Amino acid sequence: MKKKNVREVALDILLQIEKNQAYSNLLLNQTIKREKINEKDIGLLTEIVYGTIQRKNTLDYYLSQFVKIKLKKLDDWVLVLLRLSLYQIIYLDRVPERAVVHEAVELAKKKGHKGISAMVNGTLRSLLRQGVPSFNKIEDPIEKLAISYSHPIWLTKRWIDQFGEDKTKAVCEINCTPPMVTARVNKMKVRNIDEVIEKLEGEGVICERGDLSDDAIKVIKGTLPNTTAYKEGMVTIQDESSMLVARALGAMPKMKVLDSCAAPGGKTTHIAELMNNEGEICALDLHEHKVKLIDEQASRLNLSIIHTKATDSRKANEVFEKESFDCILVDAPCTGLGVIRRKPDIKWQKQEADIERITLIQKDILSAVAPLLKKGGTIVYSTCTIDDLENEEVVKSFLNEHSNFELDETLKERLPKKLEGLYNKGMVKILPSDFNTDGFFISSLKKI
Ligand SMILES: C[S@@+](CC[C@H](N)C(=O)[O-])C[C@H]1O[C@@H](n2cnc3c(N)ncnc32)[C@H](O)[C@@H]1O
Repeated sequence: MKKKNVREVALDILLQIEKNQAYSNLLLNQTIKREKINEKDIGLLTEIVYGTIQRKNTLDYYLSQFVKIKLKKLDDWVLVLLRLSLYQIIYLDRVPERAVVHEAVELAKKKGHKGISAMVNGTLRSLLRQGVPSFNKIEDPIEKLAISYSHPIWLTKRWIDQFGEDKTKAVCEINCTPPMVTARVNKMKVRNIDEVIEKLEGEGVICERGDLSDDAIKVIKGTLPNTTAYKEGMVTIQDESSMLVARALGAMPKMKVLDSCAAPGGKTTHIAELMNNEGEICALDLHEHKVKLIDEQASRLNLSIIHTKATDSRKANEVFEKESFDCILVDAPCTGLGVIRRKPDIKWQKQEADIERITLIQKDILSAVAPLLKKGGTIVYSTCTIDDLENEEVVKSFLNEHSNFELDETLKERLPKKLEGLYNKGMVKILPSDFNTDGFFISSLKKI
């Protein structure tokens, strides 16, 4: 059978995401392996898939000005083909416009009939002739922001209510750009960050120091997992804001730590590094297969103090003794609304009800682990969502029900000075637009 070209593979992936709510990152990785996509094409495929999902709302607005029937009435594959072609025409300089139209028409012929390929040809050519339509026709300001920065209207409205219009615009704008690749340097193996930057350069990976976290390097060019520095455990891929969580916990060597939602182990392994691999970390996660990922990372990094267990943290009090941990991390399951850049399908798949639903689990986990903490110890509650309901409101509700806990304002002392101005007592929220990182929420709760 003839090998599919990049656009056809992109069309298949996007169609599956649209129809089956598949996760873009997982599907993309599986497809790259299965279709044996070569190195050169991986970049283009990734860019087309992520970019088309990111800009879906904007692309549909443009298309609706040229397609004579309602977009909803088009076959799914035709709409997806138009979107991905338009994405390339508008946002990708390196792909010639004519080639995009030609390939779209050929794909339409292959999958449909003459009428469809003529419609695809006509739509794309009209757009090329007349140029991209303006958003001025959209009267409602929230709708205008949502469409021009490609986010759902409900989410845009929710963020405007929570952060104001300027911050919402900045978040939506940065959410449409590709994320940085950053890595955490293992301070147990590397004394000076510049050493590892030099070593990586020798292996063809160009990096520079991170902007926010002292532990971070930014990858400017190259693929980190192929390097010996990575294989030898000198670096771990992690976002800069996510690196702040282990610092916030302040675990010291010889302590006993509980990481209640630990897979795939990014923060567990960071905590172990900061503890100099001395003490004990009990790392839990709901699923056996996910727990294995923590073990793999611990073994790559040579960390022996991490003990994993597949357990529902809501039942952690059946497994561990009361007041037996010095500190506890609850890096809770969340809607992921702070990592839309990495997983753009999140913004189209999540609904307002999902936010409310997940807060019940977040509150249950916090309440279940609270009795396991020693007096004077702290729980760090963190998420990679920026929504108030999953963050400040969960903390507020926890504190209302647990009078033996208070917000720990010493959190500031463990985090970079650059975060000054973002604190709300013992809580800090980082928007993706603040430092070009993932959006994150970190809070510290002290048992008194
Ligand atoms: C945000 S992720 C954790 C990321 C991890 N801390 C890291 O840094 O790599 C949340 C994790 O919580 C797990 N989870 C969800 N519900 C859980 C529960 N009731 N008990 C334990 N783990 C749970 C999920 O499987 C998921 O791996």
